[in-house]
Amino acid sequence: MTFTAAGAAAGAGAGAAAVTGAAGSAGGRLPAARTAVEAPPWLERFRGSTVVVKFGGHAMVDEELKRAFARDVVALRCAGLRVVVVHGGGPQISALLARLDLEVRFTAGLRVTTPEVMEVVRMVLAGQVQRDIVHLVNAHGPYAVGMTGEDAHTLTAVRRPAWVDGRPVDIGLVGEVVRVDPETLLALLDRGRIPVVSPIARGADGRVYNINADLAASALAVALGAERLVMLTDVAGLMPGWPGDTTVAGRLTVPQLESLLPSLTGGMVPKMEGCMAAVRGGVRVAHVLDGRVPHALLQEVFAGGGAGTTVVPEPAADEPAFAPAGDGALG
Ligand SMILES: Nc1ncnc2c1ncn2[C@@H]1O[C@H](COP(=O)(O)OP(=O)(O)O)[C@@H](O)[C@H]1O
Ligand SMILES: CC(=O)N[C@@H](CCC(=O)OP(=O)(O)O)C(=O)O
Repeated sequence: MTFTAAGAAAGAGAGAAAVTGAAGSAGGRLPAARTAVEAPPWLERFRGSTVVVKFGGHAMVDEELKRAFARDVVALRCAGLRVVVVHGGGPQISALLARLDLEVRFTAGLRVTTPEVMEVVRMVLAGQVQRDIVHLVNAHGPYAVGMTGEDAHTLTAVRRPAWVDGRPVDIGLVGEVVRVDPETLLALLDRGRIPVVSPIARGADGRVYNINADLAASALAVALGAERLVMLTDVAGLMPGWPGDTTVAGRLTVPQLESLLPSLTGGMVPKMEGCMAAVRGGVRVAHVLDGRVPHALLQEVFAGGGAGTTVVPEPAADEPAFAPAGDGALG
């Protein structure tokens, strides 16, 4: 394998140019970058492993960070990983709803989605946020292909309530993913593409459903047999004592996370439920990282930086209730 290590990791033009130059050969498949440096052995171990990266709307705070995200995703791809991006866009949807004088309301971290709100959700996610990410990734070569979960029946959902104090509350056209058909994503990955998926699903009843992006990413990670799920957000990780105590839980096992879940609120509810479901479904590790930190994604995947919150399946002996961040996570 050859890898434009410096160019791709730094997102500089050299790596991108090499990959672009090699594209368009036999069968339209994107070959490995032909250049320069032999990949070091430590990099070889990542080749062929699947990572689902959830890019939260709150992590899309400025243009430079979005560009850095796109470069990181391309760097992973150039190192031989199979990368699927699932994007959010909650703040962007809320901004347009407010401009249109439509109500912005969340229950247990999920948007109350009337048919009018659903139109805006679809417009913003598939028409704006997804397009922006595809555009930024494709500045480096013909990698990104945008789609929604509706496409080719990739995600099928049923209507779900929000749960408040143990009781179901109707929140409109919000879905729970009940089936994933990964065929289209697998075909794109086999061709060296980077699918960029909007969290919208076709309902089993034929309607269109709004899916929380964390939960969509989790369902896709399980169906793809991903090794990792990485969620990029706007905080340093899960803070069990939030908002009073901002100590981040560094490493959590599934049972530890399960016991914390009832105390969580807001956007952390679907995020941590998504991490838990992914790890339970066979994903080796799920991370919640601060997407505002440049290259947090690369750092975690390649170096196991120990930033943010890492969720793993089994308790180790002498596991504390939760380990503070920065004490070394999984590699
Ligand atoms: N226990 C907690 N630890 C950290 N952040 C929390 C916690 N509870 C709620 N939050 C809030 O969750 C937000 C991240 O979730 P969300 O708004 O859904 O972001 P994203 O758009 O990245 O999915 C943080 O900005 C923070 O305000
Ligand atoms: C049902 C539900 O809440 N859907 C989310 C979908 C977008 C999303 O999840 O965006 P973030 O990841 O940026 O929060 C919403 O309408 O905001």
